[in-house]
Amino acid sequence: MNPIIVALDGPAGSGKSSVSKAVARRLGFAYLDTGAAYRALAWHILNNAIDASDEAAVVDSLRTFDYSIGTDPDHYFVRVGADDITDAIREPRVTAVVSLIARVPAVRVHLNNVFRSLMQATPKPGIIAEGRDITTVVAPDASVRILLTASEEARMARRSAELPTETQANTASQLRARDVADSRVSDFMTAADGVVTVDSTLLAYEETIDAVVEVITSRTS
Ligand SMILES: Nc1ncnc2c1ncn2[C@@H]1O[C@H](COP(=O)(O)OP(=O)(O)OP(=O)(O)O)[C@@H](O)[C@H]1O
Ligand SMILES: Nc1ccn([C@@H]2O[C@H](COP(=O)(O)O)[C@@H](O)[C@H]2O)c(=O)n1
Repeated sequence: MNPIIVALDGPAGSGKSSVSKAVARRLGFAYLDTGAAYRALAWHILNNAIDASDEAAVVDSLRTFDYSIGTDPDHYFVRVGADDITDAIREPRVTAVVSLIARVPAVRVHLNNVFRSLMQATPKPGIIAEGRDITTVVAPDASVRILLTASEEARMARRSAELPTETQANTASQLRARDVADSRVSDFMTAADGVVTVDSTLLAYEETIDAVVEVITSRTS
């Protein structure tokens, strides 16, 4: 049987990864972090001293990009070849260049095919895939499509709490700059037709999980 596909998009720091992972655990679903693939490619490019602003070189780097990801929410990992880069892809040097490579159309086409294969291959009854263009480009026919939002202020406060060694101003300007760059490629600030918005600005973390689970169960049972 085809798995239930749940597509979830949103801006940086809206809670996409943490909420999707927790929702997948609750429902016995798989979890696909699509941003991890863009981050892994950015890591691969840095690791091979390729200029991230050189589009042709970035596209060429896909030939040697041996990517794998764990979609079990309890066994999450990100690898390129034999290198486990689960933590390395969160480093600021990777975050700083990821939007540059994510704007390259051939990269998006390549990774979207990877995402669709991973979604179809899940051994679980469903998979929740999160990113920026899952509801609109990667899986516009998903059974459930959700836009997870939060005010810029709330997102910045949450991200700052995760990065206590960075100044709040730095964290805020990086988050804002990434949203500006990414929104030139995909519209993840407004819900497309048929996409349900969950605004977590005034919700506690567990309440956000409950709200997303409720949207999914009400549309799939
Ligand atoms: N009500 C809430 N809803 C969602 N996340 C919350 C909430 N309150 C706090 N958080 C925290 O916000 C932080 C940001 O979440 P997360 O990293 O999942 O966001 P993201 O959208 O995947 O970000 P990015 O796109 O930058 O990777 C996490 O530490 C999460 O626990
Ligand atoms: N569907 C997606 C997912 C991600 N990106 C790009 O990857 C970056 C990292 O994503 P995170 O979710 O881990 O923050 C993001 O800033 C985008 O540049 C994308 O383009 N499409």
